[in-house]
Amino acid sequence: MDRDEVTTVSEDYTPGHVFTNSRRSNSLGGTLSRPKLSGTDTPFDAEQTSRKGDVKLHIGSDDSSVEILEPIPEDNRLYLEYVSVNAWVPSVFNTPSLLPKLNFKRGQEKKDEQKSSMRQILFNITGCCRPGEVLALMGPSGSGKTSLLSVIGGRAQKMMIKEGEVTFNGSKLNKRLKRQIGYVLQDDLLYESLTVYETLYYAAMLRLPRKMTAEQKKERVMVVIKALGIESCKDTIIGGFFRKGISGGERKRVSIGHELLINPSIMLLDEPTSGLDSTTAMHLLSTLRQLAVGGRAICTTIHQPSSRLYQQLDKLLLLSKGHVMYYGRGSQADDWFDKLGYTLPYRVNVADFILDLSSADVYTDKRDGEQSRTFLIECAEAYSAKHPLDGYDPTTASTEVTQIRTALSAAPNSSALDGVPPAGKPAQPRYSTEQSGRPISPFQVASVETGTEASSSTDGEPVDEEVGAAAHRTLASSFKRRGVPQAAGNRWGASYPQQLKILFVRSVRTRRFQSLSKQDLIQFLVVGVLTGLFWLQRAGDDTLGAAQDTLGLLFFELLFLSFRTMFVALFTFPDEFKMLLKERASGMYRLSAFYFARTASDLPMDFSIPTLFIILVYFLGGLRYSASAFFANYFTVMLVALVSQSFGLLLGTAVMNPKTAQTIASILMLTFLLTGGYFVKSIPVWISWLKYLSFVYYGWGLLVHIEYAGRTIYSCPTATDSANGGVSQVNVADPASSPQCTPVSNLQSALGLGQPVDSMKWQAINACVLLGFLLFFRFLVYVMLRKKTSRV
Ligand SMILES: Nc1ncnc2c1ncn2[C@@H]1O[C@H](COP(=O)(O)OP(=O)(O)OP(=O)(O)O)[C@@H](O)[C@H]1O
Repeated sequence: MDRDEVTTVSEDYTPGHVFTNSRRSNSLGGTLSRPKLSGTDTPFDAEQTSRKGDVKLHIGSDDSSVEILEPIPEDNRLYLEYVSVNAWVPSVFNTPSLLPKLNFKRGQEKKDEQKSSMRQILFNITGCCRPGEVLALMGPSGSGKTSLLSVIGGRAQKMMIKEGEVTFNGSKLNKRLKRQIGYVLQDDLLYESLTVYETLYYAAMLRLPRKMTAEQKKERVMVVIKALGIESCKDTIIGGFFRKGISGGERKRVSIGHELLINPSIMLLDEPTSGLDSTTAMHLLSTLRQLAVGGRAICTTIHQPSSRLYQQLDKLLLLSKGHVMYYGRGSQADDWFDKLGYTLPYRVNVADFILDLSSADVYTDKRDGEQSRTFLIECAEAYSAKHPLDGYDPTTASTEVTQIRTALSAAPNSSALDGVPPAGKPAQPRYSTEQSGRPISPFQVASVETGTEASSSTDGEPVDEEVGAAAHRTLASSFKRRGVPQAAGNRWGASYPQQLKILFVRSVRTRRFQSLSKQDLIQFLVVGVLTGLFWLQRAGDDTLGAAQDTLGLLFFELLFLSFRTMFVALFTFPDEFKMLLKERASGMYRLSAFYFARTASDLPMDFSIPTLFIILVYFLGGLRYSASAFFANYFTVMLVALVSQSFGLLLGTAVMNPKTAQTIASILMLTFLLTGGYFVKSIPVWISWLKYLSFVYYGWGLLVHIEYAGRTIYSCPTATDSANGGVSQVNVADPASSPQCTPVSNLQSALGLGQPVDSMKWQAINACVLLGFLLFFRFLVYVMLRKKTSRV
């Protein structure tokens, strides 16, 4: 028996509990108003005690006034309403085709055609979440909780077709509104190499309003860290698959903290408690409750709540295969099902029971699991048709529910099997649904004791059922009249230069384990030394044979760096794309700021160790011994590497799949390499234009110019000629002094080059084309990124 079960049993059924109404003020500017109903109503900070002799037990924290964040001002509160939400996803997996499918139909016609081949996953879902409320979306796996939350938060997948209306204070979701929403994804998207504090610090610097000072922003970070109980790991890295960091539960809390920082008016959370032990989950839910008390609307999906956790929820939307099975106060769910003939059995956690119902795992002697599920959904739909937003209210709707039950039991779908035990099922139901002799459920105890149900309130703003449907409508229309609060100040938390600076520093830190890594250093040193030794001082000779060899050295120097930077760049944006989407959806920064900062942060890393390689190759190979030649060679190689990197970024961004991008990159790079001028001297005319697309062609042209412009190269007899006794030995170090050597008059044709070596015009063209390539590719990358993130 786990702790929850112990708690449930002892709290619910131990006689002698004292039930009181408590109303405590807290430091959030609101009041924690929880009329205590019974031993079951156990907020984490409840002063619930049981005595056995001298032992006094307190369940949960004893601090009821935890300061979290300042309450949301009345005018800034948001009322969420979602009406008739339907959604479809592809029913079969379609292999991505190379050619786009042409469909000339437009608008609704196109949508209808697409829908016919898709699977509906959400069916006509309607409800609302008021400030001060915690609305839980519950249901078995695959019931559509995440999909519904993503539609509400405007983060639905591109491939999903959705219908219905989601409004906040009566207005549709827009970019400005999105910034006021805290959205916690199911998968925690965090930078693995940052510490917990750094993660929240950079987010605070980017997201919090400019009017706050840096000190205040840091303070906010610490407040959130404390509220979420992650002080002990604040300097630990987030970690990932290869490097262990904080635990899964701590990760979840950091993700929540990331959203809490902005003190959002509304929070949407996808499985915030998954992976947490029940006590931690309980604390987290209590924190969310406190946030709700401060005037926020909290909408969260929840998988398998413990009984204590369940009681922290105000409203519940129970989903079953995309259909609503129950909508109303969590504390009245058992009453609803009870009225429909599905009574909560003795000693069963209500959350478990309703999840079993929605999984079609409860059958009676009249209906099997699936029939029970269908019947309950039909009842919920019938009720919702009359009370779409109010949810179940036993004070006014008891007789209505009974009528629905009777009507639907008589309907052919549901009632045909009434009285007939389902085939293949034991006559004995899994749960007892007998009313007689059943101990009174916790919630019924509440009704008996207090004549009311659990409720919470915003600052003096009642949200419980006593306001009734009419009061709810008044409240809803008052929010709608008020409209969406206008965010004061600037659209972006940080100014543009600040965004650049913060993103640059963050980007460098996120790669703290990659940059200047030992492997990179060793790779460049080994390849540099080997290359230098293979061509040892060969370039220093002024003979034609040495010049031909040196062309190979220059080509290799160029290629090694270009290939490397390009293949690294292929991964840059695909790796960060999800994070980019998430942060852009939260309006953290401008895309251009991210783009410039991210690519600039690559430069120190990509060009520090390669410099070592160039120095080694240059001096070991004996290339032209002058400062101007060295720096010209260095900047040319770096320029080509930058072009190559931009090309890699472009491919990676366009494809967003590193594997596909690698395949395309290999083909293109091989083409560029072969047309670069070194390997194939005379390309057939009809295909020779390809070389003009090759940045290697222009880069290599420049390097050859730097090395040989104005230099006299001699054609001397080869070593083979000498061995045959045709000529005497040649002094290769000084061929000018050897009578057998003659100066080469046309180096271009002697070396089989595509460009004249001494032509300044050609060198200017090479440099300009490379710069043009660089700017063009970088611009395209930005356009591509903007396009890919345009749905944000
Ligand atoms: N892109 C997609 N392609 C095909 N089916 C999808 C897609 N996205 C969601 N679905 C389907 O939609 C249904 C609802 O999925 P959803 O993730 O919303 O469920 P869930 O209740 O959140 O589940 P869990 O609790 O396991 O996260 C599932 O049957 C799922 O397979």
